[in-house]
Amino acid sequence: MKSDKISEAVVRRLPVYLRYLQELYKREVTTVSSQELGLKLDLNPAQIRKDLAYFGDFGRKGIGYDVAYLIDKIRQILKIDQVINVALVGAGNLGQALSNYNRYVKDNMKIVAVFDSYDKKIGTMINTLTVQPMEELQDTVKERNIRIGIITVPDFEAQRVADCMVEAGIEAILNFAPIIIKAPPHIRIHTADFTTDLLSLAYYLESEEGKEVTEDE
Ligand SMILES: NC(=O)c1ccc[n+]([C@@H]2O[C@H](COP(=O)([O-])OP(=O)(O)OC[C@H]3O[C@@H](n4cnc5c(N)ncnc54)[C@H](O)[C@@H]3O)[C@@H](O)[C@H]2O)c1
Repeated sequence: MKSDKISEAVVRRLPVYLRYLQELYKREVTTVSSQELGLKLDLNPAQIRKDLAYFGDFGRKGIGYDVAYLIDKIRQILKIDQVINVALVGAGNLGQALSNYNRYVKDNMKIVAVFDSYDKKIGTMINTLTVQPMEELQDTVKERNIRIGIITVPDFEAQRVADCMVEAGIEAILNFAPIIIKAPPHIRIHTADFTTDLLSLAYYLESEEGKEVTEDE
């Protein structure tokens, strides 16, 4: 690998490559070209070659990339060749849906603990996980070597939860609450926001005036 510092754009594209490569692997496809990857993922093949060449010479001219090898390499680069335990805080609508989904396991990432502050939620089960009180966060993070935290609490509680996560030793946070979380610089924070995606999508809708009205309307 040329450097430990990879641009964020590349880091964000790698999981996209990985997902498609895993699909190919399942279909027993053994090689893939950058053209095919580009077509399928709506990316420029030259960009893909550049992204992947950054980590070494994986492709072979005229043959393309070895799917299984590339999967292994990307998993290594993303550090998901090892198991990474995840904790989720906020066992509400979204938290339960994410915990139930928990298919990240095939990528070696798994929600292994769920926490909530509401006493009626504590002790209830989500799939195989028992919702734990916040007081147990610190010890559980240490005992289970949890490195990533997911926040699915209301916005006004999110910063407090993030602080608890940082104090417990969590290294990276995926925040679903619609606020900007502050944390020390060594803590990586990604914010997932489907509502802003939805809002910006509205811009692309045809305006009501421009829409053709049919006879029955
Ligand atoms: N990013 C997205 O795409 C997206 C989509 C939907 C919801 N959200 C956000 O996700 C969050 C959760 O939404 P929801 O609909 O699941 O809410 P919810 O009210 O159903 O669940 C929130 C849960 O957090 C718990 N909680 C509150 N304060 C806590 C604290 N200090 N410590 C631990 N647990 C605490 C509550 O007891 C509850 O179980 C909200 O901030 C919402 O805006 C984001």
